[in-house]
Amino acid sequence: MARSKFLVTGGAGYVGSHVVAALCDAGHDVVVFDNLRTGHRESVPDTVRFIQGDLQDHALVDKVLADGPWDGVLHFAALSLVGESMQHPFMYMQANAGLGFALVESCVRHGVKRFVFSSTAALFGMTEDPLITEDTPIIPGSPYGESKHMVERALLWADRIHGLRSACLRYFNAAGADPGGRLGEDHTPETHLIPLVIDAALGRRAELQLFGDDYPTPDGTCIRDYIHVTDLAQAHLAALDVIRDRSVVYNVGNGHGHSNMDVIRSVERVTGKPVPWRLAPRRPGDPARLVAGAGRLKAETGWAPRYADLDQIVETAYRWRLAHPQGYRTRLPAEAACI
Ligand SMILES: O=c1ccn([C@@H]2O[C@H](COP(=O)(O)OP(=O)(O)O[C@H]3O[C@H](CO)[C@H](O)[C@H](O)[C@H]3O)[C@@H](O)[C@H]2O)c(=O)[nH]1
Repeated sequence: MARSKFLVTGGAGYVGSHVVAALCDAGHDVVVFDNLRTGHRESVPDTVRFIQGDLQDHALVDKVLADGPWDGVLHFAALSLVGESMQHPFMYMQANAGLGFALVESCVRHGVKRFVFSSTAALFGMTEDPLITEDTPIIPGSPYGESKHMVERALLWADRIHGLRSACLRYFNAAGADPGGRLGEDHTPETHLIPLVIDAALGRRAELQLFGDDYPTPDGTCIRDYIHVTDLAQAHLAALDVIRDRSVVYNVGNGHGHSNMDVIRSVERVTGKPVPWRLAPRRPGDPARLVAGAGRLKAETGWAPRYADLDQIVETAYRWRLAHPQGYRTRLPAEAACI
């Protein structure tokens, strides 16, 4: 890909920051737009222009998009917790769908040609399909999944009517950390399984609460498809190439399911420490099994995961948490350069 200029919303977040690193590593110019509500200024390299802003500030979004031309916009800024969306459905509709529509519309107005959207496996909710492909019926099991699906639909019409090409990448479970140690996963509060299990192994929390053991799976715990965040980032670069002339929708995962108990055992292997855990009630909105059929992404773009093994994924997450006991706060915060 020739040197290009990309705007990344939510580029200081977990997935967004790994994509920013991949774009920079590939030699592109990147501008990050992030409100820092959940993102970390420290995760954005100093060489990248950083704009602290909120998508609710439509005038600022317009001003930034007017400062093009942009070779593409990658949109990560969103609320992303299934459980929280079950408590605050309209907050999710507004933040993800409402502000997503406004951003897409603004991109159309400013002549943006390519748009990559951070979508989710939560579109699928409960399904009988052992591997979830792009043809699996969409039945969101939560307002979070619904809000992401609404933006996918808006993008379809933005292409048909205005020619905005897009890639909707439906992530399965992003996990792990930059193998070079530059970036990692730092949420407050942390709700994701792998960092929580690692913290339980390290004694940084008393125990892991295991949400349910009566799901219709071989060991009764939920099954997920963990995809290394660096592999996920590379999928964005691959998708950007393909959407020069058409829009695409891809499921992004490894195609292997691991139960919550498998994750506990993997962390025990990698850390060499026992994981204290206690059974807790099911978490509302959790589907029993989500495993990707990512054949279309592989066939159409040549993308292939490099860190597909669960222990490898856990190991990169473990190394980052060992080196950053307080997450990004472990390092000195950098000064934010706002416009
Ligand atoms: O303390 C915990 C935390 C999680 N879990 C379980 O671990 C599994 C994975 O949970 P995560 O919260 O790590 O991930 P989710 O599958 O809920 O969600 C992830 O995948 C979703 C798509 O399904 C969305 O994209 C979402 O943003 C992303 O975090 C689930 O069965 C969950 O119940 C526990 O047992 N205990």
